[in-house]
Amino acid sequence: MNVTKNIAVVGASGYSGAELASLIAKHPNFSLSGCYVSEQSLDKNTLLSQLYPEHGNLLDTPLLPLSASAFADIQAQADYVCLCTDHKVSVELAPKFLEMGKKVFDLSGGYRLATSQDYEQYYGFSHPYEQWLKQAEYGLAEWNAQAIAAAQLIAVAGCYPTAALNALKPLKQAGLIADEKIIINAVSGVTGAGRKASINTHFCEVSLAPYGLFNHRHTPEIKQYLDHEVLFTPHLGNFARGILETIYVSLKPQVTSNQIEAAYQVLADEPLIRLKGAQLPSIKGVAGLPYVDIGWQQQGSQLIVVVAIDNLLKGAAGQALQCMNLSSQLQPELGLKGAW
Ligand SMILES: NC(=O)C1=CN([C@@H]2O[C@H](COP(=O)(O)OP(=O)(O)OC[C@H]3O[C@@H](n4cnc5c(N)ncnc54)[C@H](OP(=O)(O)O)[C@@H]3O)[C@@H](O)[C@H]2O)C=CC1
Ligand SMILES: CC(=O)N[C@@H](CCC(=O)OP(=O)(O)O)C(=O)O
Repeated sequence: MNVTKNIAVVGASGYSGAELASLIAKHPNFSLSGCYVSEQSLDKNTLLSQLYPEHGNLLDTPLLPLSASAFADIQAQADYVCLCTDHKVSVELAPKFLEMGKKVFDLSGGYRLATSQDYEQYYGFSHPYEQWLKQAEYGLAEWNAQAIAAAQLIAVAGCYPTAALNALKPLKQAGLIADEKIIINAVSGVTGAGRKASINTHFCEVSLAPYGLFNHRHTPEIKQYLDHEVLFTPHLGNFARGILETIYVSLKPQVTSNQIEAAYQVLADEPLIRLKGAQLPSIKGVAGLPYVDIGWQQQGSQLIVVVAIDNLLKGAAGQALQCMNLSSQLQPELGLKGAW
């Protein structure tokens, strides 16, 4: 199909924004209408290729300040707007582009949870745009493709939830999980914390440590889209990119290995999911790649599932591109699989 979509990337100097800009620049049906940063940005008017020379000339495009004239340009030129910005910034920007009639793909958590109350509890602010919150569709590509294709606002799934939900939804859907809380221990590389300097995420300071015990904002996101209680503990590890989650699931009595294998078949034909069975995934197996790798081993009623993704690809830009493909009636993996 001969589709061409022009796409504005806001927050293009950040880790997920630059990754997304490079995917769009390489995509056969998409092109970059403009790359934007804040009006005060130290990087404004710099070429994106100067910040990310690894992409070579592909990103020889200036980082434009998001000024009034930039809004006018986006209104005139863009079909889709991708927000690769902090959730507070996205919450305010999304309605502006939605009111222009644009499709908005928000990579932040600003529109993922169901109610304003959830935002008060986990994000520390009351959500000002409940009407858009209600209309947002969750951008977990393998599980919500039809709704994503039809939606104007897509809340691209969070990085840790993307891994956890792909690992757990097959088991939940097959009715194999006992009532106990599922325990999710996750480790992320440092790019997960974004490009902005901070002592806690300074590469030389990071070793391996947990954070966000009991109250990380991905706890309600996983719970909401899995419909099961979880105890989620993220850790920051001393590597650049990738997420690995080790997930402890109590199974209902008498669940067999064949039932588990059969439950995962729901994902068997998905081009960006790799089912590994007893062979356990690793960061090395997914870093820089668009896949979700899922492996598992069982002992009686205890199942341990291990899942790995690249946080910037399947956990952010890759999945955003998948959602844009779905919106454009293109193959969901176009521009992702075989790009490496
Ligand atoms: N990193 C990851 O692995 C993942 C990130 N996400 C989410 O994606 C979003 C972006 O994350 P990440 O790429 O890590 O973030 P970064 O901190 O690396 O980048 C943020 C970008 O937003 C720009 N920006 C900040 N304020 C504004 C503004 N008011 N208007 C326009 N642009 C602005 C920044 O540029 P400047 O400040 O110079 O203007 C920068 O380009 C976040 O919501 C994050 O939670 C989701 C999944 C995974
Ligand atoms: C290592 C690290 O700090 N990770 C980030 C999560 C990544 C992210 O950007 O979160 P969203 O997917 O919700 O946007 C954090 O824990 O806040």
